Amino acid sequence: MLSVESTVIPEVRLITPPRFSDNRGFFSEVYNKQRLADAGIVVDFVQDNHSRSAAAGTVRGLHFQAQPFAQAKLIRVVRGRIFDVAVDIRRSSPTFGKHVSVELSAENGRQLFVPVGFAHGFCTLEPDTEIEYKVSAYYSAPHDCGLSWNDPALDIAWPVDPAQAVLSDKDRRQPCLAELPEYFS
Ligand SMILES: Cc1cn([C@H]2C[C@H](O)[C@@H](COP(=O)(O)OP(=O)(O)O[C@H]3O[C@@H](C)C(=O)[C@@H](O)[C@H]3O)O2)c(=O)[nH]c1=O
Repeated sequence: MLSVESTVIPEVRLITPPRFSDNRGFFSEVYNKQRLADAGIVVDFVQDNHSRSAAAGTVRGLHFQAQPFAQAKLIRVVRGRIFDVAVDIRRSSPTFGKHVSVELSAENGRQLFVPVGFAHGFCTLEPDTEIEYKVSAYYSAPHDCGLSWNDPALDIAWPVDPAQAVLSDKDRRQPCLAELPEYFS
C-alpha cells in the first residue's frame, strides 16, 4: 500500500511507495498518478529533474519559481541521503515561515511532496548523492527565485556547518524571509 502521511505542515506530504523484495532485490512503483490522486494529490507533472552533488554538506536552495511557473515538486533520492526542507512562503498561511524537514534516502525510499507556495532545498548527507524530482511547471529562468537557506528567522537545523557548506554563488546571496516580496498570497 502506498503510504501518504501529513507532516507538521499538512499540505506537505511524506510518501512511501511499497517495495516488493525478492532474491534479486526489489521493485517499486515510484510514481503512480492515480494512487497519488486517490490520496488527494492531483498534480500534472511536466518535467523530471536529476541532480548529483559530489560532496556531503552540499546545500541547494531554498528555491521556488514565481507564477505563472510556480511548481509543485515530488522529490526522491536515488543514491545517498539528504536532509530535505520545504518552507511555507504563502503570506496568509497560518504556517507562513515555518518548515518541514525530513531525511530522504535511496535506502528508505521516501518521497516529499512539496506544493506550490513553498521554497524547497536540501543538504546532502553523503558524497555522490543523486536526487530525482518531478515538477509541475517548466523551468523558467526569469521566474527562478530563492530564499536564504540559513536565514536565522527560518530556524532550520541544517546538518552542516555554514562555513563548510558547498553552495552555488546564487545561493550565497538569496534574500531572507523579511526581504522576500509577496510571491504567494
Ligand atoms: C532547475 C533547473 C536548472 N536548469 C539549469 C540552470 C543552471 O544553468 C543549471 C543549475 O541550476 P541551479 O543552480 O538552479 O540548480 P539547483 O540548485 O539544483 O536547483 C534546484 O534546486 C532544488 C533545491 C530545487 O528545488 C529545484 O527546483 C531547483 O531549483 O541548470 C535548467 O536548465 N532547468 C531546470 O529546471
